[in-house]
Amino acid sequence: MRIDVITIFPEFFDVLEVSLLGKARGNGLLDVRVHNLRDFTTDRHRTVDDTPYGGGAGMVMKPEPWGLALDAIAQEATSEPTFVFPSPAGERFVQATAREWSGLDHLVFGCGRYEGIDERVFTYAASLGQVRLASLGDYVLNGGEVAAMAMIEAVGRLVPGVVGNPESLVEESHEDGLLEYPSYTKPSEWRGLAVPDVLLSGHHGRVAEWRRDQQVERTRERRPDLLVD
Ligand SMILES: OB(O)c1ccc2cc[nH]c2c1
Repeated sequence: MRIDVITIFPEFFDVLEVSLLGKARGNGLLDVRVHNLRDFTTDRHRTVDDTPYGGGAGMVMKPEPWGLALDAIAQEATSEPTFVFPSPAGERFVQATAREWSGLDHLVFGCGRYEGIDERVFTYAASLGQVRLASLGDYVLNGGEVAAMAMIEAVGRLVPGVVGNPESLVEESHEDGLLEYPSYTKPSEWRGLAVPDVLLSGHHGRVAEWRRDQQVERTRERRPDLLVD
């Protein structure tokens, strides 16, 4: 999978050089390229924003640099990209979204700042590929970078080969519509707190039943919204 990121803070994504995603980049499973939007400006001040038409507080990101950046990526793309713009006005990004996107060949994340990106950029991007505006949740960040990083990690880890043991991706929160069961490791007692006996029983059927019950109980308690049809 190829992932491009367009941002005015390219250094923000240096962290993608380390850990699991860094290893996946090293072995060619992920091809991550970060682009500085200011490199697509044409003025000496490398301006990316301007005042909003219709008035209002703050600044809006100019369409011109975005158009040149999207063109540069689209021109060298080997398959139709999906353009993802993190946005508080976007669809909810959930595990199913991550699973869907992990099957794509080319994702391009466009990270907005200020009050957002000129709307015409999304229209233009739709002439180059699929466009998705996506939000992590019902809160507002200062820009798209944090959301893009989270989405890149959630998607990248599902790309076959990135996570060593694919089994570990199965029993995770949200994979089966429920929150994951509690996990324990040695010692069996720690500061007066014991591991549930069933987990020490060696009875795999009972362990599986207990874990499922825990998933349903936790989901009912913490995320009842996941239980409605
Ligand atoms: O909360 B967010 O996901 C988000 C995304 C993009 C921009 C651009 C300016 N504020 C933003 C917030």
